[in-house]
Amino acid sequence: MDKIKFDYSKTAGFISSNEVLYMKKLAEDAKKLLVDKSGAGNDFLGWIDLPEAYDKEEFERIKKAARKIQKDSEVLVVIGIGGSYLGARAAIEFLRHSFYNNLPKELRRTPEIYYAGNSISSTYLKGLLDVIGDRDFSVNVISKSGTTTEPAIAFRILKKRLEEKYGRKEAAGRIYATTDKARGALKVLASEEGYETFVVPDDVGGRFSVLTAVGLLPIAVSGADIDQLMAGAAQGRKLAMESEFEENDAMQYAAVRNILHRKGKSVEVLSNYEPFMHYVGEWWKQLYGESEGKDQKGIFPAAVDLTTDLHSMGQFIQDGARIMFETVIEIESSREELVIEEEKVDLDGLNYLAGKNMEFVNNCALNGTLMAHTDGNVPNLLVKVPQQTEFYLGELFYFFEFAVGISGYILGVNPFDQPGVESYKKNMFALLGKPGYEDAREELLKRL
Ligand SMILES: O=P(O)(O)OC[C@H]1O[C@](O)(CO)[C@@H](O)[C@@H]1O
Repeated sequence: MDKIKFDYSKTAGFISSNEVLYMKKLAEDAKKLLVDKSGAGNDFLGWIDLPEAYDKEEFERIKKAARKIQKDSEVLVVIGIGGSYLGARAAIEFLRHSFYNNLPKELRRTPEIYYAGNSISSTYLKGLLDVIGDRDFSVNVISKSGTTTEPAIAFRILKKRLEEKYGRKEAAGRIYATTDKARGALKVLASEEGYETFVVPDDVGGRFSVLTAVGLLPIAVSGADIDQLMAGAAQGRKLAMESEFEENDAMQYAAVRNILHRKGKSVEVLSNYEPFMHYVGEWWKQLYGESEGKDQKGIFPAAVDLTTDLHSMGQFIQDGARIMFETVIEIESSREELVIEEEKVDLDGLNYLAGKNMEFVNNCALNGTLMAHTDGNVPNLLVKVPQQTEFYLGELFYFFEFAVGISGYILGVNPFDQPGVESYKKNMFALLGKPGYEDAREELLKRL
């Protein structure tokens, strides 16, 4: 079996082998903290063993629920935000058809899947209700805390629509709640109404939860193979846990990005050359942003879709402030092939590509850009993904999770908390007039 590979050979002009040797020691120390569970945030390390030690009974229940939803629903609405949203969407967009929701039913055979509760836009939610129309639908509401405002509002509205359409009892059979096993408003409501529930384990934070029911139920509904996803993650875990630094791609990635950070690179741009990777970039941004951006420290994670963004952000990456390095994700072999054909009259001047497939062109764009950006003083790192499959996506998820644990410890932060996200919530609650926030409200109103 092939594997995810990290390649930093193109950074030769930016970092030396001595620096890697020095950082190797720090990466090894960080790995020890992670694996011994003796570092900051060690009560949130359940994700480390998940690919092997997941709840097998729940896993079967997830598959059963997915089959029921596939049978009785034309639409599934997945309600959640942040880590309770991005992993599922990243996986479904990576694994399924690029136009999944628009495919004719007989080609897709699984429900259309839409997302809600990831903004507070009434325009978006009203639009979604229009799309559902009077078709049969189910809802998977996902919230670890059970109290996050965005998904709670969306759930209230969609629950009402379900209850109007099916009555309270049948509606309850179409609601699947993924939440804490014992606490929180959603858990209480689910117990009262009799919803089927799935668990976000206590020791797995939202952004590390894609391989729990949080990601697995929507991914299974889409028809993707969750056994293969877990098998790939298990390969990622074995390689990350057992290999020495020289063979350990996740450790090397963590080490190299910290070397570059210490040389003044404060932004990491994750680049992809496939539209199906867009939400993997969004998932990665939360994973790295929430894990490392604290205590006035961290590398700012940004993501671009190429070649699309070469025609917008490309100028800045090539030529703007030299504050960044780039991590390019390369899919080594494309799932689909389209050959460029010869035309009698070569008006667009493309006949020199006749007989070549688009993957070849995309690959030349990737390599050409990589060298141009390197020449423009942007160090380029490569993460190579063998194929667009469940197995390698599972491995990629684990690779990035393990690397951020090590990287955060090298940086000297707790990679497993997110104290900063509370500030906007406090202000919003005060402005909304939530009971208990009266003093803060007075202060804020003066400043408006
Ligand atoms: O699953 P919950 O508790 O609704 O939280 C969703 C997201 O909100 C955050 O807590 C940030 O507000 C993220 O860390 C998390 O992924």
